[in-house]
Amino acid sequence: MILITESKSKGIPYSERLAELAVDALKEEALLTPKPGLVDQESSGAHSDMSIGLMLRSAEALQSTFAEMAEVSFRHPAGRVLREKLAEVGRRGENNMLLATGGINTHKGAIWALGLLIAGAAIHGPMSPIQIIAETAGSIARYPDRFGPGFETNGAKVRNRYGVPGAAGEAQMGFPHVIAKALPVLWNARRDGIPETEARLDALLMLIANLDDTCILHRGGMEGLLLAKEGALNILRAGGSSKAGHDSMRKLDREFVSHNISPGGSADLLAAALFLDRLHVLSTRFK
Ligand SMILES: CC(C)(COP(=O)(O)OP(=O)(O)OC[C@H]1O[C@@H](n2cnc3c(N)ncnc32)[C@H](O[C@H]2O[C@H](COP(=O)(O)OP(=O)(O)OP(=O)(O)O)[C@@H](O)[C@H]2O)[C@@H]1O)[C@@H](O)C(=O)NCCC(=O)NCCS
Ligand SMILES: Nc1ncnc2[nH]cnc12
Repeated sequence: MILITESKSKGIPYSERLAELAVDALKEEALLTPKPGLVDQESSGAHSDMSIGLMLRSAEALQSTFAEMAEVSFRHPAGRVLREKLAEVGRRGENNMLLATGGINTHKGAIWALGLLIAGAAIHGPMSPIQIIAETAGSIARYPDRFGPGFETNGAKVRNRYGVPGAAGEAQMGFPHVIAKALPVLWNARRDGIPETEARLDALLMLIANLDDTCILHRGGMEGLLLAKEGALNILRAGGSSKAGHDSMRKLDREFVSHNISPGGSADLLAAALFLDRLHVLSTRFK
């Protein structure tokens, strides 16, 4: 068992620590306000069946799933067996989520992305560069899942219709939107003295402006996706959420809600970016 030395968590198994960081990332994403089309502390965005309380409960229900994902990754190399073991734990995690939320899909994409990144982090151990973690996560995602769902998911429907990579493709490519879009915006904003909330909102806008989010495509088609990308890009071009202000974010939220747009995939990838950011900060602090 690997133990980490950070004082707050002295003696906590690394699997539990990784799970805690992933749950924290999910909670921080949910609490970040104001987000367009998504559940936050002010509204439920384009989701009539969700609330901030539900999102936080869903995140907490995933602690044991994430810890188990890390545990199996200590025991298996990045390969087909691990891919299938993670999928098995992931499906049980999806059931835990649905039990905690009364059947509402709050975090399916996040279980997928964070699960793979936890696996990469567990395999490489503390202090590993996050780029290597994301690459290993991608290599695991590229193994086929023999026991995949026997039905056509929302993501599969729009992937087939629009030819976009979706959540699976994003992972298989090593999370390019997290590594090359969200994290650089987050880090540059911090370097420029932009407050943390706005730095994170800008990272989210960067994701929305670039990602082919199957959650948006399934709800609003290509028209909805283009509208979402343009809206996010306009705020970034105006200097980001700190310059354009929270009212411009709230205006975008109203526009998203009126078109039933929810950037759920971008929200998941923001949580993935926050998770990797924490690992990065911890690894540089102890070097
Ligand atoms: C491989 C899987 C990810 C399955 O993916 P698939 O492509 O088949 O699609 P979905 O089942 O639809 O789920 C994918 C979710 O991923 C998020 N997402 C969307 N686009 C992207 C993207 N480009 N990059 C990354 N992530 C993306 C998104 O999740 C968020 O939205 C969810 C709500 O979406 P939806 O269900 O469409 O909800 P509504 O619009 O509200 O639907 P209705 O109410 O109208 O029905 C929310 O949960 C966010 O998380 C996509 O939804 C993978 O899940 C899989 O194979 N799992 C099986 C087990 C496994 O391997 N587990 C993990 C092991 S590590
Ligand atoms: N904050 C959020 N609102 C709606 N769907 C989400 N999926 C992941 N995070 C979300």
